[in-house]
Amino acid sequence: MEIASVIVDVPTKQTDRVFDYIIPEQWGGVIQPGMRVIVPFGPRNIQGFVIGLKAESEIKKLREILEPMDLEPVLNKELLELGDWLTDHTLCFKIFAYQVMLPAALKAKYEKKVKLAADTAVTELPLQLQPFFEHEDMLDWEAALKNGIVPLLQKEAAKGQLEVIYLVKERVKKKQQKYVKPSMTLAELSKEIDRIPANAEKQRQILRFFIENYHEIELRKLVSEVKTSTSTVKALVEKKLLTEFEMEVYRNPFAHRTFERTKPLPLTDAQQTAIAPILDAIERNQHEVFLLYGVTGSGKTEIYLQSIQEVIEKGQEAIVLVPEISLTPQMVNRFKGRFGDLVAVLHSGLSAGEKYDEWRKIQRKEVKVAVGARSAIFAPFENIGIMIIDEEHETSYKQEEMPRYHARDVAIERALNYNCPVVLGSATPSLESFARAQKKVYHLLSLPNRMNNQSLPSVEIIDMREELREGNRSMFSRKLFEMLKDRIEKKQQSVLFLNKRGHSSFVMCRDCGYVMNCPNCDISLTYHRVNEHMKCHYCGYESYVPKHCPECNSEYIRYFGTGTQKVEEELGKILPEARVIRMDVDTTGKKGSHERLLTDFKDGKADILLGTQMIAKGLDFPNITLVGVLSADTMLHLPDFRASEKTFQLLTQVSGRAGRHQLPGEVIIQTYTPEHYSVVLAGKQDYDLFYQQEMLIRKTRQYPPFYYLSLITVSHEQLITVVSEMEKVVKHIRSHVSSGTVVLGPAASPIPRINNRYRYQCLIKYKREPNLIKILKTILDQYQKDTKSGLQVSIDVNPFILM
Ligand SMILES: Nc1ncnc2c1ncn2[C@@H]1O[C@H](COP(=O)(O)OP(=O)(O)OP(=O)(O)O)[C@@H](O)[C@H]1O
Ligand SMILES: [Zn+2]
Ligand SMILES: [Zn+2]
Repeated sequence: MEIASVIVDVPTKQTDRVFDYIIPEQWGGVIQPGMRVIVPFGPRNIQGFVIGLKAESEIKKLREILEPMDLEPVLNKELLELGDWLTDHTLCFKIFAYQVMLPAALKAKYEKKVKLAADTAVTELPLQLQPFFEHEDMLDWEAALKNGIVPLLQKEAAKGQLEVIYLVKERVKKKQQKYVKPSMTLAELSKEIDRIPANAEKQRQILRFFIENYHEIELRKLVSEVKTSTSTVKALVEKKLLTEFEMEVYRNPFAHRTFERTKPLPLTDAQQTAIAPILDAIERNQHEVFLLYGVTGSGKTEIYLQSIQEVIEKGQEAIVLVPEISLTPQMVNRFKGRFGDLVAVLHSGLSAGEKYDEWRKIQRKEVKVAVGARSAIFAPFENIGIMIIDEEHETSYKQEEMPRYHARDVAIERALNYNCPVVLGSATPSLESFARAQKKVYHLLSLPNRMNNQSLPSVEIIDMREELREGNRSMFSRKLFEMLKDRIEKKQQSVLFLNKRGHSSFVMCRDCGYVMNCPNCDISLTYHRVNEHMKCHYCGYESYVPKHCPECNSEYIRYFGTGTQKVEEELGKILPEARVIRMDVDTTGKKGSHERLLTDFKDGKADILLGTQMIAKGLDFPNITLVGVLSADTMLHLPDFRASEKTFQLLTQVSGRAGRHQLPGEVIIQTYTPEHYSVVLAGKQDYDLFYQQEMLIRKTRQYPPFYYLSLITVSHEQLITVVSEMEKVVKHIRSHVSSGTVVLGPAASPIPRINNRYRYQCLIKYKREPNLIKILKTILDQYQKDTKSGLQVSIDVNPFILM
């Protein structure tokens, strides 16, 4: 008897284990590990993943698998094992670990069909199957199950004659195109042509076309090539000389675009030196993590491209991650331009159907390179030769829901399995990565200069307190205003950057820049409008908003924040002649609008590009000579120990957009805290000094990379319950961890109530705590099993958002 071990799609503690099912005889040999199946579970029928097969089970009374959901495994062996690793390292349910690896179309209920492959004729199928595909090249999955032909279909799928497709209802219309092909052999066709009446010259021409080009052709194309009409073609179809049929084409989101093919550029000496160890690791199948630390515009992308080239020539595959926000057409073009159809692109702008198509290309090894945001790290390649993470410092590489994984860790784990290098690239590496490079855990590669030794833009820091003192209440300093005007006259372009994160959540004195900080934690207090309170979300410290600034006694102390729309309005008042393109969540909501706005800007249809985070990265336009940062402070005061690091990174990134080509660039950074080291050093574009300063602070404050963090959040509808349970949890942890470990809390979470549930948290800081995962698991087990209490516990090992 064959038994399948199944992980069922019921995300609870009790069901987070393997369940055994008998494989009924009819599915013997069909069901394989990595396939999804339908199994009976209690009174219901549900989905599950087969993770293994065996001959015996300890359980006596087993139920049977009802039916398979796939013709081929959707998860290969490596990914199944990676699922175990994910579960152990992020403390998630197994089912989440597998689901995160698959495109959305495979998760929801979409119409499933078995389809004849594009280059396969019905007659190539076994006789038994032919009737099912005679009238339509697609067969409902339900019908396949009912007719008992799944094993047969599976064999053909393995040969590439059939495939499973998902039709996503409503959202994506399947793309069908009309094709025509000859209904007879070439010889027969040549005979038939003589029987066409002399007055039907057009019909003869079409047949002649097919005699010369004996293959199928899209109807539209035929009509234009032979200069005929569809009705003439139809006449031949009616005479049964030609066959008309419909074919589904891949929903290709890039179909309307042509990519100018690029050739590898001759590398500069610096690039040569940097790429050599990577090529060497590829050559020798050696796992190694490289940190490619290169200033903005230093030619990192060219190094990625040429490393991938090497991998492809070796017959291997590459995964490239870029942050969602910089997954712009410009970035995609660089990969498509070099490797053309060998590239699959995965990002959130695609519809579920498009994403599935891209994923299928990877699974079927039709492409060699997967470029995408975070989840592309699970691309189902099986012969990976390199993994590249661009802008490795970006916090969006960490997923903030189960499984709470970091793409960097997953990349390294997969790369170990494939013995291949990982390249982490950044102009402003995360402190964690740079520290590892200093310790020689990662191999550091540096590109200290821009291409052709162009200078980095010159940066000027403007003290906005001074502006206020001198009577300028506008959000534009006089200097920035002058420079914007100057660029418009010179017909050069400017980028205005408004940092939106942390919007109006902190209190600042507009006279002296003083910000209320927690006396215990060195992070800013968060402002709560409801009760005019400020609070520390690490330790729970609270304070009223002062009426006067404790530093300078000014009464201009208040919460802080502005929106892009307001900036646009003000621009309209002070610089009515400026043509402005605004880019934020409101103007880029529609599909393709992001691209259109950027193209307009590139084509010189505007003088100023005004935007949020989404314009900080990737832009490489020659005519940008001025970058203005409206307020550098907003992010500095987030309740987050990484606030300085994020500020430095962002300011450096934005500044890097100016003067990348011939014209030199200038940057204006407006701030209320001009003396803050992350502003000063971003102005000097001195990462190395920033790193040293920030490391000192992290060390004394016991934060990463000196300490690891884990965050426990408990929520419940009753505040009393949350507090008392959290106290128990904290007590339990304190009694089990070693003496060097710091346990902070309980404290209310930065978002203290979500959906009427109160939230409390506890932050654990530790250097070495080999048993911590076990301790945390015990806590999870205890609370997740007890579903009646209504208490929810979540644990984030290595959190990036401490909310
Ligand atoms: N070897 C080379 N020869 C000539 N031009 C090059 C070479 N390498 C890169 N470039 C060009 O230099 C410019 C900057 O390079 P690239 O965009 O790769 O830098 P980057 O380090 O990835 O920048 P950023 O981190 O700011 O996005 C690009 O226009 C690129 O085409
Ligand atoms: Zn003040
Ligand atoms: Zn505090």
